[in-house]
Amino acid sequence: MKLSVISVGKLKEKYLKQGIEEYLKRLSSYADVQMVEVTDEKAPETLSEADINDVKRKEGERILSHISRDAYVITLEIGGKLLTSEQFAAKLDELATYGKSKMVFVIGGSLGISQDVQTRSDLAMSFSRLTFPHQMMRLILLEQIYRAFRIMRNEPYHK
Ligand SMILES: C[S@@+](CC[C@H](N)C(=O)[O-])C[C@H]1O[C@@H](n2cnc3c(N)ncnc32)[C@H](O)[C@@H]1O
Repeated sequence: MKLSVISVGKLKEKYLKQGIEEYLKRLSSYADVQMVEVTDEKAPETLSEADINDVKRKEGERILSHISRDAYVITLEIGGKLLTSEQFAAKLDELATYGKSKMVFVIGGSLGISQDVQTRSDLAMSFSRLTFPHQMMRLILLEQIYRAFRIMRNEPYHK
């Protein structure tokens, strides 16, 4: 299975880098996982609604340039669909079974995901109604993908 995780901005925190490396290592036995970073736009504290949409649109164009036509796109959105880890594992299994071997996960920038990216999304998935930092979401997502593979293979890990 070919998975890519598209996120916005360069990962800065060392503790997140280490966690991500660990889960990429664990995932390497199950899937080919590619991490893609697109350049972020400057987002000062005081932005108008129009400025916010402009930032998201520009970041969104960069995200879309990395998504092929045949990819199944899962956007991470706070207001998206809430799944259990078992349901998420079943979803990945179903996609693999029906030949959707190219999956793209999209994590928005600090202001979120553009309308155009939302339109391209096949599934908007929420990890709860809480807001997590976009850089931390990379680690949380990789851990859940790893958990999903362990569940799919009936291997110990998930409790
Ligand atoms: C800081 S959040 C953006 C907050 C922005 N106000 C919004 O509503 O999207 C950055 C990104 O992290 C991801 N994210 C944060 N919390 C999430 C959650 N609970 N579920 C799914 N994705 C989340 C989303 O991809 C989001 O675009």
